Amino acid sequence: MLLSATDLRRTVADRVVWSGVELTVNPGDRVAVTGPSGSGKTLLLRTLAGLDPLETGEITLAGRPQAQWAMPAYRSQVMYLPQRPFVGTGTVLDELKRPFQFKVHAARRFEQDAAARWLTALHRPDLLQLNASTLSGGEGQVLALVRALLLNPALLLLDEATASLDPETTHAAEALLAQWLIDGPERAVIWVTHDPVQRARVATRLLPVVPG
Ligand SMILES: Nc1ncnc2c1ncn2[C@@H]1O[C@H](COP(=O)(O)OP(=O)(O)OP(=O)(O)O)[C@@H](O)[C@H]1O
Repeated sequence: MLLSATDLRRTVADRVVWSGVELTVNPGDRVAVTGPSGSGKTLLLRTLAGLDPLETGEITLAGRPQAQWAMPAYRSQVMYLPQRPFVGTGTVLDELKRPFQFKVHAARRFEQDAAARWLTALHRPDLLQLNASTLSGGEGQVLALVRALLLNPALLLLDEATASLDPETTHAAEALLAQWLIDGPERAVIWVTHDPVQRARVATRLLPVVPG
């Protein structure tokens, strides 16, 4: 088992957004979190990623409770991709390299060939030399996806991470992620998408978020 979550609850301003959430993620899993707007899908992904505190229950990664992990190391394994990612102000190449300067990624090595290959797979080999601060929303999502893949997490949490992409690039991103899972059978992906057709394409299992 890659990750397990038991009896999670989240409150916001004394309102219980969700409770009793249970989840098991095994290597190779492709899970889609479903629920209407405001039901707490983003809050759930943020909790799984260790970006928001655990109110109740337990999350374990590779058999170790979240509390026993150094959080930077945990978050490098369970990586959250928001809909509007931080892109930075350097060139796209600079921004793809930047996380490798952090101590938590010291054992990882920036692979420019992989970056170029994945940008080409996403139809944007030209992106490397552009300035990240001027990227469109979709281009920013391309940067964020490639940056995340380069860091090689075990579990990728995609929060509407293709919502700003055109249909062709969306399909290319789905294919890239499918191949990424094949290349690393120990990996898994959790998607939040409002598009039921995309959900059917990318997920093998649903996790409904039920309000309250
Ligand atoms: N920092 C915050 N402070 C107060 N309320 C918040 C905060 N973050 C989220 N909420 C509230 O928690 C609820 C769940 O938000 P969340 O963003 O997780 O929903 P969602 O299911 O991802 O929605 P959508 O599908 O629209 O993206 C919403 O009612 C939202 O207003």
